[in-house]
Amino acid sequence: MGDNSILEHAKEADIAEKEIKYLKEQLVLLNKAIAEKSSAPLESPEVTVLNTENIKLKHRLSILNRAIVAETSKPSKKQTESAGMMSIQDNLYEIFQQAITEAIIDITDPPIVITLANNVKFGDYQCNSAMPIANIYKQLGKKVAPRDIATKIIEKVPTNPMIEKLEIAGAGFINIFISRTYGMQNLNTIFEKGLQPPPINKKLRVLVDFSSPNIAKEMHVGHLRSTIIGDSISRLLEYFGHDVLRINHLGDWGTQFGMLIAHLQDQFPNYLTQSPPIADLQAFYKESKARFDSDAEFKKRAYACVVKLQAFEPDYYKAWQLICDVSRKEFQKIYDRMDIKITERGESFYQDRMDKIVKELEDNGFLELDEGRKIMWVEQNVGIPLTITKSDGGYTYDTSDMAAIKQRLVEEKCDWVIYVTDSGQATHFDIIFKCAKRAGIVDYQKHRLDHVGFGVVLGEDKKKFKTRSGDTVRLIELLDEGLKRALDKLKEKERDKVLTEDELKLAQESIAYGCIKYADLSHNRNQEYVFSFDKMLEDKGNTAVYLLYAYTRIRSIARNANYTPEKIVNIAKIFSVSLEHEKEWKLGKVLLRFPDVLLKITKDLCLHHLCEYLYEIATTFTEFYDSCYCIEKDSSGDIIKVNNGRILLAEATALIMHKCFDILGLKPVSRM
Ligand SMILES: NC(=[NH2+])NCCC[C@H](N)C(=O)O
Repeated sequence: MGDNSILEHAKEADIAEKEIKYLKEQLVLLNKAIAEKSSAPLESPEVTVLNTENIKLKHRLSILNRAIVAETSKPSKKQTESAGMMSIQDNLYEIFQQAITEAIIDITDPPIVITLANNVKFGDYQCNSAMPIANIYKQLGKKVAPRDIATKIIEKVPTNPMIEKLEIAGAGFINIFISRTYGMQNLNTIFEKGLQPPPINKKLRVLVDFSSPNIAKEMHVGHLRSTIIGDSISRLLEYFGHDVLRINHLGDWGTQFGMLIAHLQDQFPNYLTQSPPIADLQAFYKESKARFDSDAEFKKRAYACVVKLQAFEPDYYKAWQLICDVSRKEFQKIYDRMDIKITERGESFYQDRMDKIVKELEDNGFLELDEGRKIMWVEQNVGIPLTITKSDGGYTYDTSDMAAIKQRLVEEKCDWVIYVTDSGQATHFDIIFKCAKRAGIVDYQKHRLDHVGFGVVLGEDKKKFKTRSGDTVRLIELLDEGLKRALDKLKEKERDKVLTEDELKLAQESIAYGCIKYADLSHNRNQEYVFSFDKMLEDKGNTAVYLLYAYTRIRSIARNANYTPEKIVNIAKIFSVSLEHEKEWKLGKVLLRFPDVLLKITKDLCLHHLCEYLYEIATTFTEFYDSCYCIEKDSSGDIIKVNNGRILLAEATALIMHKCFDILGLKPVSRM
């Protein structure tokens, strides 16, 4: 179906609508006539006929309208053609939506419930709409058995290559069995077209605001979480083909720069000609803060410095740049090590935009004076207002976020903005989004805004993550420890005796950074999580180490059969993925869920679904591999037979796992 059918549906809908309008007018006229002739019966046969006709047409119209929505939200034909694996859940949803709308004509918008079956006995997927529909009937005073509803629905499901058979079970569940032939064709597309993402309706411009540490203060584990989660969300959306802007909203502007600059002038008087050798910016920050808190004269000077900086006076601007550079280099070390790409666009970027937004909000009457401050309410005296300017006229975190949201949606024309920070900032973003809506900056018809929050990182003692001496853990030191522990682990397994030096180094980095990222991503981000190297380096359970090993093992199967990547490509032209054996089919069905898992994550932006999926792939693969030979050898160890269909199934597994690792920012190695 393409544009033509949309046009046809639209035309039909148009006609139906006109007819309804005509009939309604007729009804009004008739009713009037009836009212006038009070002797006439309340509803003439003519009215009854028209009424029934009207109900039918209304129903027809709702079906047509739905068909239009389905057509327009479907990816265009071109996109579908280029696509690889199809989303089973989405397809089932569409098929059943159509069937249910046709079967249940007296309820508008009947519920469409498609879930994954949790037991093979009940098929692969289930349609559980019959029970809630029966409930709706009950509320309307009609008693209909769910099983009868299920039967009616099934009658309307057309034959479809994806569906092997349908069964009604229990109270009225519809068990859906997926066809193996369909599964095979779907998995084979991986070899024909590469592993493609599910098609998108429209390429979106998405801005992901993540990492965002503050200059001169330490980048802490909270920022590390934001960095890991934000990078992974960006990778996912990039894979889908969206246009992703990865933005580092550095805290590089604000009153703290006054004291830093004043302190710099004292410590390094010739900073303008000689780059100041600040080795430890955090210590420098602490010193200046101590002076600021104890020395009134210094404090006054610090304030004067802020004013000059915000007026972009060259010497002050230069001092600010020097200070930022020191932090920037530190942050970059972390990003490089963890392979994070991000564009710096700190709070300072919005300075003149802040002037503008304050004026705009003021002119439109959104601001209110409150003890010298200018505040903005979402709703008068409800909740907390934003502080748009302080009593000294200075700007705040709220001001920069209002300027930033406008820049992003209006200037940058983003369709979707995602903010990744700790959950403690949820209220801040809630108010920013609502005030932006109030100010007409956000239009939810075209914009999507998400605050992706996350819980705090705890130490193994379940207290806030700190060093033994109670200091904040330095991220570079944390990464170093990860490297050391990863190497210990490899040596413990005597891998240093088998791998070349280069291979060992690659494996070490893959494990170290992989386990730190994976431990974070595999936990539901909304909850706090305990940082433990011991746990993350375990080689059992849902850990990076287990999965990276599982992956290399799968990769080694084709290698052991002496199949080169080129040979696999050629094999795939002749053979299909094998899905005969019960365990092959079980694995196949897990692999087929790949598009659905990704689509789900684009909705709730929770990456632990992907980690759970990876783990399920790895364990299901083990089940398959334990009962199905891929290569048969004779007693002397010579290969006598290679099962090509199974090699392809293993290869498809490896390709999907690799893509999951990519999205999570992990770098699997072929040997470790
Ligand atoms: N647009 C934003 N407010 N982004 C998040 C900034 C995070 C802030 N710098 C912090 O360390 O908490």
